[in-house]
Amino acid sequence: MSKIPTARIIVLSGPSGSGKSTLLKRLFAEYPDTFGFSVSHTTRKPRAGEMDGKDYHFVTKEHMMEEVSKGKFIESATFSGNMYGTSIKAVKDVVDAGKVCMLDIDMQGVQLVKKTDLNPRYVFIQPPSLEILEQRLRGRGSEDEGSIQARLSACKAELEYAKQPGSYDFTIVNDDLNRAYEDLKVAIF
Ligand SMILES: Nc1ncnc2c1ncn2[C@@H]1O[C@H](COP(=O)(O)OP(=O)(O)OP(=O)(O)O)[C@@H](O)[C@H]1O
Repeated sequence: MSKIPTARIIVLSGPSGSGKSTLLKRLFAEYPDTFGFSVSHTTRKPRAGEMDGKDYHFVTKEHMMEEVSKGKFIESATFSGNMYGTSIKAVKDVVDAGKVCMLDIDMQGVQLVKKTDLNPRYVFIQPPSLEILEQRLRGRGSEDEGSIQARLSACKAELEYAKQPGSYDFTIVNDDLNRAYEDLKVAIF
């Protein structure tokens, strides 16, 4: 069944391990044609088979730094010497193509989006508790000890921010996955 979301841009945020990817996977499986992701910019060289404008917008460091300084990016970061980021235009392009743009970003990203004219719906995915979050991060098996501790400590700041009035339009506690998924659909549609 096709359904039209009530917002054109949806920001999904929440601590690492709270279940954003798990919920998004379900949503895309159920509604394969509704949502799109923005194409990020990067200053790294394209790998074999990667297409400019599809996998990434491949740009020079000079160009990207200039665009970032002009406020044209929602978020940007440097990983192993290369810049990566999401431009405001890349998000608008998804909407212009008739899709709902889904942004999976952290708390800093949320604060930056609020400074733009994108006017998305903000949804926070909250873990049931720090203990359960820790269990899930360990269960995922993707992180070493240092990375787990860093994520747990970042989670505290994320929870504090989410408690502030006006930070998010919806908060979904991801305890039971099926219920959380139903709540997500209520938040979006
Ligand atoms: N409701 C749930 N009950 C039990 N396990 C869950 C639930 N939701 C997610 N998980 C599990 O918790 C782990 C973390 O979930 P997921 O990878 O979706 O988090 P994330 O928010 O996308 O994290 P990151 O920001 O690091 O990408 C995964 O192993 C996932 O299978």
